[in-house]
Amino acid sequence: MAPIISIKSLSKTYGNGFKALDNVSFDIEEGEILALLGPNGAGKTTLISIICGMTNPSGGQVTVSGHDVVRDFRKTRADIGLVPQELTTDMFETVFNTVSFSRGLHGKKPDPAYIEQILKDLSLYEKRNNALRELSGGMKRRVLIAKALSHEPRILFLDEPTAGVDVALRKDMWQLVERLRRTGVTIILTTHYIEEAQGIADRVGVINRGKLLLVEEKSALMRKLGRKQMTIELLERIEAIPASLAGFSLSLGEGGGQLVYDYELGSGNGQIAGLLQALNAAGLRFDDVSTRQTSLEDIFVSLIGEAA
Ligand SMILES: Nc1ncnc2c1ncn2[C@@H]1O[C@H](COP(=O)(O)OP(=O)(O)OP(=O)(O)O)[C@@H](O)[C@H]1O
Repeated sequence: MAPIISIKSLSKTYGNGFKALDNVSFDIEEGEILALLGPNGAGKTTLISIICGMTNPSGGQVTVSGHDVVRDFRKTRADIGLVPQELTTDMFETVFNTVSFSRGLHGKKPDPAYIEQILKDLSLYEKRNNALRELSGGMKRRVLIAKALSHEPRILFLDEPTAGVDVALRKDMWQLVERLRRTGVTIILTTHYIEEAQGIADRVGVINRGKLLLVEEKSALMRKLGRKQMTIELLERIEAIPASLAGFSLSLGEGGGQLVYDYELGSGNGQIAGLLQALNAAGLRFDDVSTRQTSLEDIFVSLIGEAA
């Protein structure tokens, strides 16, 4: 199937000469959830702005459903819902009218029943006749999402949707994303809460200093770069790792009170059983063993560190 979004050799140099994107290429498949990760200033918002037709690229091309985002702006924009980081709307307008108006802006016929359904989905229905200025910060965030969904887009961009919102709203947000995924909407999100991306994304893209470091299936990425670590609490401290254990990737921790064993995910029980036997044979006694798996966050931090 042709990708819903295709990004080819995309570059952006701002008027002041700053290169925010440098030769970025990748495709986004219909119906997937892609998490775009990157430190502050990496170029994520710039990339989203170009795809949404709000910023012109300096080089390269982006197509949405085969249409060029610059030449066929109206067509491509109609397919896209964008949830920006901040609300910039008339604060005296009501929730219902604001969301209905957004739908009209995209040239769609009014559909009050659809708008009511979105407001119900986002727990905003009770507030539909309130002016925006009467809403809490979290509710304003929900209005942003309702606006972005008002014209039934096939693609939804969520730029930092959960920054500064409470736990309940974050949960609601991810439930909504799940529901939208089931209806076939393609979702691209940026977030600094990497554990959330780990939970929800099908693929992960990492951007740093305008360059795409990788874009990969989350599970493949975890398999490839994810590692496990087993910590063995020794009953007696040791000064050095016995020579008989040289075949295992071990290091000493806690001043010789711990042995830390690094191993690859999926390397099986055989290795661990072997290590425990070797510990016995070496006369090392232990009273506890714990394991820890590298998270997407660990992988992200090491990728960004390497690229620095
Ligand atoms: N209009 C502009 N003119 C000049 N430089 C800009 C402009 N907009 C963004 N930049 C610069 O481009 C770089 C990328 O910014 P961008 O907003 O795309 O980053 P980001 O990855 O979305 O960051 P954050 O996570 O902080 O939102 C930054 O260094 C920023 O200062």
